[in-house]
Amino acid sequence: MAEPLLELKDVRSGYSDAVVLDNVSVSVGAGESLAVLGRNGVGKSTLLLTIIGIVRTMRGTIRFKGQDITRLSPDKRALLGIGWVPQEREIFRSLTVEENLTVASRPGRWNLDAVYALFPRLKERRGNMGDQLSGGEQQMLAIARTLMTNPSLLLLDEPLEGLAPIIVEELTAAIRRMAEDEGLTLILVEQHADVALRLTDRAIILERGLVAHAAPSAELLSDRATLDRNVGLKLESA
Ligand SMILES: Nc1ncnc2c1ncn2[C@@H]1O[C@H](COP(=O)(O)OP(=O)(O)OP(=O)(O)O)[C@@H](O)[C@H]1O
Repeated sequence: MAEPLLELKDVRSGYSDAVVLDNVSVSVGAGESLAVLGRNGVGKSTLLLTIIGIVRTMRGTIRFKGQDITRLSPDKRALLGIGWVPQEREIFRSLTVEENLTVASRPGRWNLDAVYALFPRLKERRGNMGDQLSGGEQQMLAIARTLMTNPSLLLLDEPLEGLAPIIVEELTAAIRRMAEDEGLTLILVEQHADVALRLTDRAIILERGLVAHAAPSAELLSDRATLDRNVGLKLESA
């Protein structure tokens, strides 16, 4: 079997002396999408921060494209093809939309035309400054800017959080196009379990720093007992 694109083996990570994740083993194959679910504060963002290298791995290994990246800096991991869209979005507020998109772009499938086709709203706002955008537009810009670096793996941290329903729909459609039509490999951290499970191939549920459950997303979507046990997962009515 081909080696997965990303593989975490028995990873322990956290902040200073506080261990947040322990014994976490996860792999993601090229073209796969993985949802990371779990209650508030369980370590979902920490998992993404560990993969991009901002949070230190204390034990275990992380391999990406066959290479051990456990000790590589976040910059080096980004250059290897890991794209991270932080929960805080962190767009450049004093640059225009188009400047935000081109400032760190790298050649590949995702160029201005391609991201504007995915997010037509950004094309309309191409001359607007970052601080003139709504929260939803900022989220689109944060995703589009990372796509412009042409990553092999995209890490999305709660991209739908706090957004109006109409924007959630637009973003959900865009994420679906990235995953299903473009075959982009992605890891989606999301509080809205139903939405995340409909967008992805596989899912893990984190609990007390461990992977408590792993299943195909379609299977977990109909497994209300397991989802209900994870109190705090946001569920629409079944
Ligand atoms: N910079 C930090 N320093 C110390 N502890 C932190 C830091 N960031 C997060 N933590 C702690 O790590 C644990 C996991 O946090 P994390 O943000 O990864 O959880 P989460 O599952 O993403 O939660 P949420 O859904 O609320 O974003 C929490 O107990 C949190 O308080």
